[in-house]
Amino acid sequence: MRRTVVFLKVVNSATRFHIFGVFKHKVQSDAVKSMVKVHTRRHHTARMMDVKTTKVSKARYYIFKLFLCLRYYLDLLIDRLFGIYYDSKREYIPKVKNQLVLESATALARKIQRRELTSVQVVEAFIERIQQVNPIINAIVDNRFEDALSEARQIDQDIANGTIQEVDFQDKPFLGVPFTSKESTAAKGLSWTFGLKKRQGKKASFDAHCIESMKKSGAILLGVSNVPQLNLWQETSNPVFGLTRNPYNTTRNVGGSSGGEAAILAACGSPLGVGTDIGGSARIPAFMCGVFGHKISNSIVSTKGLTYRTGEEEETMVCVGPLARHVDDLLPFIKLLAGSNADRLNLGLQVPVKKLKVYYVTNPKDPLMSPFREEMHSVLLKAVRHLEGLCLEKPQELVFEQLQHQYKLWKYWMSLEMKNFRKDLNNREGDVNAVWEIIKHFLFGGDFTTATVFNLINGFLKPVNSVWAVEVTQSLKEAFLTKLDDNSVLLYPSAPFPASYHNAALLRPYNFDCFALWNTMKFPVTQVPMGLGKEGLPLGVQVVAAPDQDRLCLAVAKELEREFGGFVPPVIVADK
Ligand SMILES: CCCCCCCC/C=C\CCCCCCCC(N)=O
Repeated sequence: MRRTVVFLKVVNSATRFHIFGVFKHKVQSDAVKSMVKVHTRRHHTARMMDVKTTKVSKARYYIFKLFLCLRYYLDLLIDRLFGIYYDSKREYIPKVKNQLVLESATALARKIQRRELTSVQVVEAFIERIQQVNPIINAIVDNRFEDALSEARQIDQDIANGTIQEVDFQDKPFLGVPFTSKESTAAKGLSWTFGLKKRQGKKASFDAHCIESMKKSGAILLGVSNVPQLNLWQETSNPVFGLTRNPYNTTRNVGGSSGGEAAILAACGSPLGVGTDIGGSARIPAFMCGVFGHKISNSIVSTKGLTYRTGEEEETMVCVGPLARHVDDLLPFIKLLAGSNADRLNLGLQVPVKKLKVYYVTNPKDPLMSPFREEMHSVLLKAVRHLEGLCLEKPQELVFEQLQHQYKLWKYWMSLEMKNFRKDLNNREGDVNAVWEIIKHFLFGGDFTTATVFNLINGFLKPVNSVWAVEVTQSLKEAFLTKLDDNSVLLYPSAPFPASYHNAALLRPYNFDCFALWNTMKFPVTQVPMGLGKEGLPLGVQVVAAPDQDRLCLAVAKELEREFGGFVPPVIVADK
């Protein structure tokens, strides 16, 4: 048959590292060549590189196809069953009354500067919107509305009497504009529990570095938003504050861990959200709630005050992840958060999108993930086709064998970050007893969510071989970096399907793998909303660039926003 299927086995004798895969013949030869090249160049000790290609039987190929097909129908069945429970519980958020809350933060700042609006008017509009939607979506869990209003009054007064002048707006792009942040990020005087019962009632006594930067620039903090326990899940729910609901459909997941942020932005209760991202935490919720989310290049913004982090930790995958409804807000937002490190990002350089080289991956062929649904696949191709029409060079598809290991690679690097996990769950007052907590959870419930218990169970599963993980991470990074430079981007899928019903992620825990990969690689990424799918839920793609080339992600995000409409306010049917 023309589309010959081959079974590929690459054995690196030094590490006994085996990769198996099923490919179409055309793809296979390139994949083998690139892997062998990378490995022989990097690891001189691995002199014996044995590459075999063997024809697999048709039976093997069809068994693999059958497996994918069964998973596809299993996913549909899960959705059908969850739907029976949740569909009747759907609620609707009210219509936007004050159109001001739909504007970008940049536009609002400009209007405040030109005295077309006062900061008080803007802050009041967002407070009113939060009060309308929060009882339904449960996104904001603690607020400082009174303080926010008095800060706004002060700014208005300073503008009126000339204490704040035009020049001040140059360095302070969001002067007088409100923003929100995650509850797990320290904001002085506001709740700081990370969803842990043990910390219930605890308030932060200082501002995280990123909050300090925002406040210094004259942006006004309205409140903090809900997170999963210790930020470690792809849905936002915890026993302290409960479950956050998606404004597009309240029976659906908002993602995690910056789920409260994405939800309140999508519901138009805040123009800017300070998220964080260690495995997709800014981008998963941005995708599910149809807003922009950006994972900044690593070690640009201090991690001080993000959960227990002091900012002194060496080597971490955690990044601050700004969220916004309009791309134009992201660049000044990143610049502001980056502070003196902003120079590294060359954000001022113009990016002629036409001249960019575009790469794309249609399917990482990760066996742990659900099969991609048609609408997700076609939205990626729509973006590719659009750039094909615009750019001088034709976009090129990439196939890297190592992508099937997205989760394992992330799990390895994550295990280095989670060394204190049991202590962290106990507010760093000694370890929790993992076995007892797991038993207790399933017998009588307890202080932890099922997601947290899954993370505890995960700790007992076989660890990932470190030599293997370091080697494959390195080879994959190099493979990407042979393509990505200061003039190229990669379009990458976000997830197999849009936001699922609440709790369904427990049955499909690895569907966040396409986000986590970029934490492992430490590349910057923008999650771009691409309209609504057939169930009225946001679709999207990720735009990836080489380290410190964040501006390329933003330029392509801007182009996609222009062409496909970007953020679409939730379909408001409250008055139906
Ligand atoms: C029956 C128990 C099976 C346990 C399987 C557990 C699988 C856990 C997989 C992924 C867990 C973490 C997901 C975290 C997403 C976090 C996003 C972020 N904070 O950036």
